[in-house]
Amino acid sequence: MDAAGSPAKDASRALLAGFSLEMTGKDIPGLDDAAALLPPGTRVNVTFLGNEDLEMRLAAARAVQAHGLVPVPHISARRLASHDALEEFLARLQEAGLSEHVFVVGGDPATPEGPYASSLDVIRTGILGDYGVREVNIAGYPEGHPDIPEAELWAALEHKTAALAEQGLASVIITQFAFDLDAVLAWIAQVRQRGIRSLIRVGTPGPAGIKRLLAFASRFGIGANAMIVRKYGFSLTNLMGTAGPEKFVAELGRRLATDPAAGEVALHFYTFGGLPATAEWVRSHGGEGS
Ligand SMILES: NC(=O)C1=CN([C@@H]2O[C@H](COP(=O)(O)OP(=O)(O)OC[C@H]3O[C@@H](n4cnc5c(N)ncnc54)[C@H](O)[C@@H]3O)[C@@H](O)[C@H]2O)C=CC1
Ligand SMILES: Nc1nc(=O)c2c([nH]1)NC[C@@H]1CN(c3ccc(C(=O)N[C@@H](CCC(=O)O)C(=O)O)cc3)CN21
Repeated sequence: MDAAGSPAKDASRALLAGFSLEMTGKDIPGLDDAAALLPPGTRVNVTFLGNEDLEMRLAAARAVQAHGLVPVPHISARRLASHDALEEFLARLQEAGLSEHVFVVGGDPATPEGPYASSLDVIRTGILGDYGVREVNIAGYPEGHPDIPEAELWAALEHKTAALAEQGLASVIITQFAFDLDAVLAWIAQVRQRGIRSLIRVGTPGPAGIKRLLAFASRFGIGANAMIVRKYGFSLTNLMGTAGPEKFVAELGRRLATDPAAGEVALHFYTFGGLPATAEWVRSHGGEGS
């Protein structure tokens, strides 16, 4: 590990300022345990999984707010059964003061459950601002997506950022997690070349069991070959171990420090190993929250 005050540690520290992280609707106990470790105002995304319902999602967002943190509720376009379901969720968020920031994503179902096939469809309803939304977070894919062609992903990113700007809404890009830093940096460069200047939050797994990380990587179509994961800091022959993002974050910080064209970049932690473990990891590596 790098000594305190070393260039690597300083680069991690700079990158960790303004980090955000993610919880599932079920993870209120984990949030309660982690909250004291998180800087006030830290953004906490609340997932929109198929095995959660409206009340669970709202309860989690309220719990985030009650801890002095900022909820970023997810809205999954393909999981919305109707236009009413979208309006009901937004209205419930707004009445509880939880609607300022949202993450709008397409959703994993191969067939939409209602009228929205993509996050752009939800954005194009034009109603987000009516419910107090000020900032819309959208997804980015440094390694592509297993079911969506590359050109379609780029077109979607451009159309979404343009539509949000037209509506006077801020946009932030949160990337799918990745172990391959070169892919992440090359993708950031492409985003900027396309003239998109939004803050990019690089999706980063919190410390977690290697088996668990690999299972999630395989489920979401994320590259994890032997060379990439060795560089990241774990070995495929020791699946019982735990892997943290220390090398990934330090190296990303170092490379961004000499790359002004990358623009504004922060980190977003996927807490596969639990919210408290991620909060402790960030704290011990110098994070200051968003
Ligand atoms: N990055 C993340 O943290 C998360 C990603 N996802 C998944 O990533 C995928 C894309 O979401 P966005 O980036 O918001 O794309 P998007 O909603 O902007 O859509 C981009 C293009 O891909 C198509 N598309 C969307 N979802 C699809 C799917 N499941 N299968 C096939 N085509 C699809 C759309 O029709 C559109 O043409 C979805 O499957 C989404 O559920 C889901 C939850 C979290
Ligand atoms: N394409 C795609 N779909 C997603 O749903 C998704 C991504 N990508 N990228 C990463 C984030 C993180 N995601 C998740 C999803 C589930 C849990 C989770 O803890 N789920 C279970 C436990 C299941 C298990 O242990 O395998 C749960 O209790 O719901 C965590 C993060 C969802 N996300």
